Amino acid sequence: MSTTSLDKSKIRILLLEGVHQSAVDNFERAGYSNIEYIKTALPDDQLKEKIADAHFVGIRSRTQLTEDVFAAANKLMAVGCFCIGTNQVDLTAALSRGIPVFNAPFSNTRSVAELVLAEAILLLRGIPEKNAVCHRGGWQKTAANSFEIRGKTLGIIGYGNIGSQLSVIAENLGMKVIFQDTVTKLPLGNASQVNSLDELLEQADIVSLHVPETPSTKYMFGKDQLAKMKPTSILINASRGTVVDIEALAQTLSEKKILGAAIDVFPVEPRGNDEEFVSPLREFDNVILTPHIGGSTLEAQVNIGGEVSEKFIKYSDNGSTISAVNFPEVALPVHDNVHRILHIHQNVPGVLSNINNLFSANNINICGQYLQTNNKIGYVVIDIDKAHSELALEKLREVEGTIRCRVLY
Ligand SMILES: NC(=O)c1ccc[n+]([C@@H]2O[C@H](COP(=O)([O-])OP(=O)(O)OC[C@H]3O[C@@H](n4cnc5c(N)ncnc54)[C@H](O)[C@@H]3O)[C@@H](O)[C@H]2O)c1
Ligand SMILES: O=C(O)[C@H](O)COP(=O)(O)O
Repeated sequence: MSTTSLDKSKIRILLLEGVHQSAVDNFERAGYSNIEYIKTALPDDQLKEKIADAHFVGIRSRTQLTEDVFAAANKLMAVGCFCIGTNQVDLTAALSRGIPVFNAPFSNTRSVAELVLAEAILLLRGIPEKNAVCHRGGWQKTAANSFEIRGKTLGIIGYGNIGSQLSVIAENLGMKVIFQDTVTKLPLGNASQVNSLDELLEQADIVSLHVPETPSTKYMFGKDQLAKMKPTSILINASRGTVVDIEALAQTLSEKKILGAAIDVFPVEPRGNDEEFVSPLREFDNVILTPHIGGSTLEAQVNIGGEVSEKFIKYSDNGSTISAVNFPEVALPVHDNVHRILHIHQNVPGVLSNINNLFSANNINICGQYLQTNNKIGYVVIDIDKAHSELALEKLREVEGTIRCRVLY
């Protein structure tokens, strides 16, 4: 194995929440052996203790990486969300410390779309209640409130990667698709965008939420929206637990104002499989409750493990930040025969000219330079002759505005 700037066995990788083994395999193949693998999320105090000497942390949707946690993460170089959502990470806190955050924006979208369709079919047939009745020894053979999904209207809220994929599959099953999104989106197939949420709720037989957790989506679906749904309609939420007001949904269900619901995500979720799941929805047979498994298929998890570990390996070995969600994106060529310096700095006037002046004053020739900035930070990557990297690193660390700086070879 070739010599590298930081011995790979010293790069500590902390993987939480049982990310797929494909990630571990990938890291090991790339020469990273210092891996701690934990199956659950950790309580805050243990998380801070573990993250204190980690260079990379891999999480899923349950682990909250707050400002406080980042403050304890002295050595952290990058974060990998082995999922789509990144709302559990304080992206600004990460950015201000020069820490890129990666995720897997596509790998589990199909799994979510399939689950939602399956739930729609089961709920429109009243299967969850009929199943519960049979399990208790009853027999409820009736066609009352039992419908085909063919010809029904699916109302999708949030027409992104999941919403649009769901739209295509639903049309193939003979459904009519309408959607609402804050952004004007190109409808796929025969789907059409409506102008408001109210318009969607008036028409939809199935309402399915596919928005990210943001300030604008927090509790966006409450008493008022539930009241506007058709009495024969159902609600599906496989987005984030804070999007739907669960108490209001429980009230609506107890008043039998909608036919049923399928909920995969909750405002508070157990940390692991040993903790009790507590929810006012447990009492309703016409609600499908699933333990946040929308993206939990083997196919999706294998792909996510590979995708996110690959992004970290590229960043660690080569400096590339392509597809980081909070960080200037730089795609870099291989750096054979040169040493590569990564310099992350506050985006204030003068940093770049200070860097270039410094190189010129010290007679250090630049073989390649790549720069990308956002409104907060700048990321400059400089390839230089091997003989000069130690001096360059020392000088660059003194440049005002430097957040972090390291060399790769
Ligand atoms: N249950 C699970 O296991 C699971 C799996 C994957 C993703 N998710 C969740 O699903 C979310 C959506 O995933 P995606 O890949 O489709 O994301 P995406 O970013 O591709 O799409 C989100 C869409 O929502 C729209 N949007 C944002 N705010 C809105 C608002 N207030 N009203 C209407 N539309 C709004 C956006 O414009 C975008 O089109 C993720 O952020 C994640 O939280 C859950
Ligand atoms: O954001 C996501 O991709 C989903 O919520 C899945 O999260 P998970 O990895 O915790 O199952």
